Amino acid sequence: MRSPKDFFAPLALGAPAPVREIPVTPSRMIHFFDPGNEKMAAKVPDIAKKVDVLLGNLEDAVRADRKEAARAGLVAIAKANDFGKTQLWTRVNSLDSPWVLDDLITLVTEIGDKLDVIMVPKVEGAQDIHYVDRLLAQLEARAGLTKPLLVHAILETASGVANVEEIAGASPRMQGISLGPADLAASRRMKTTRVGGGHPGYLVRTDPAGEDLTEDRTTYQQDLWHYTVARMVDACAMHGILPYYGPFGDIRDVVACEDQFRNAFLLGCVGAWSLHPVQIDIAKKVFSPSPSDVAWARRVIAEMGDGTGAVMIDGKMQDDASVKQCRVVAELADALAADDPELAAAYDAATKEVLG
Ligand SMILES: CC(C)(COP(=O)(O)OP(=O)(O)OC[C@H]1O[C@@H](n2cnc3c(N)ncnc32)[C@H](O)[C@@H]1OP(=O)(O)O)[C@@H](O)C(=O)NCCC(=O)NCCSC(=O)C[C@H](O)C(=O)O
Ligand SMILES: [Mg+2]
Repeated sequence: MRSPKDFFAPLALGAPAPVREIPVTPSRMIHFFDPGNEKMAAKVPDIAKKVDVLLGNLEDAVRADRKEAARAGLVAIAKANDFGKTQLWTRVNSLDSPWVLDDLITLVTEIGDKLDVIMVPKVEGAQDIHYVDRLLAQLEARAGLTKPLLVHAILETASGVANVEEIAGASPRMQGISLGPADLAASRRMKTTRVGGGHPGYLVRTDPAGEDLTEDRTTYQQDLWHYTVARMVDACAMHGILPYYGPFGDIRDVVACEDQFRNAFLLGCVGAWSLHPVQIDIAKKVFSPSPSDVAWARRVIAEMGDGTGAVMIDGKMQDDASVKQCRVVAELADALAADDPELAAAYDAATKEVLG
């Protein structure tokens, strides 16, 4: 563990100084594509216009015999395109795999100036981040990079969850953490075979009305991921980094996907992964606050003046704490609206209705 005094010192001579604040730019959807898949790669320039983050995936979902093609494809795509404000991320192979060293060496050397964030899968503890941190510093120094690459960890092992707080604070490069529900389920020996989402067997049942325990009783499906997402959000908030829900594998079930994304949004996540083009608009809708919520937040802020004391608005008590909640929503809305005239107009129209 680095001492607090040298936490922000570069880890190699000539490496760029680590950032002091994680840049908070929109990242409602991290769109996964396989850079070695020609059909998908051909769609990337168009998809880049619709997403906040494009992620060239080199790990799971890329066949072992296509790993080199995926890596080379990402280098070619990054060199041939300027994605403007859309961030370019990659997910490298896991640290125990035969591919990760070449992934990091090639990507940092060839396109380190084009990449924003490196997603590291199956992180077990701070030691994994420390390894990547030092290696990135050496590679950045050798490549003459002036902007440090950021690191994003996937929370998808039982030991990763147990160590999530130390992972979140392991390096100034830490940008955020995503839930990886499929690997996490396997690591924990959970008995769901779904990639994220709920399970009809995970439920609570209402009490019987009388003595008959066999009568029909209402059941409520519960969220398998609630504990992990909430714990991840706390770890991220504590260290000033960003939490994300990960994949929702049932591509056809756009309704349940929206529900899962919204649960994560309400608990504090800033985005989720889109695995297929159909999930891009779902993430955009869910992770942008609704115009009515934004209008309400702006109204509370306006009526609370200097933000202290207590007032009643439409029968609801507002005070110093609730104005802070409203600022979270209003500041997110302002940040998203700055780059999206349609969203800005929707927020302003709803605000005009309540504030006049
Ligand atoms: C899930 C898919 C395999 C589905 O692909 P496909 O069967 O081709 O779907 P469609 O026929 O509906 O596709 C229509 C067209 O759109 C293109 N396409 C599909 N997906 C993408 C994409 N992500 N980006 C760009 N373009 C896409 C198809 O090529 C079709 O094109 P055309 O024929 O020209 O019309 C596929 O969507 C896919 O592979 N998605 C990514 C999967 C992935 O990245 N998985 C890894 C992340 S999840 C994970 O790793 C688990 C996690 O770590 C954990 O542990 O929880
Ligand atoms: Mg995984």
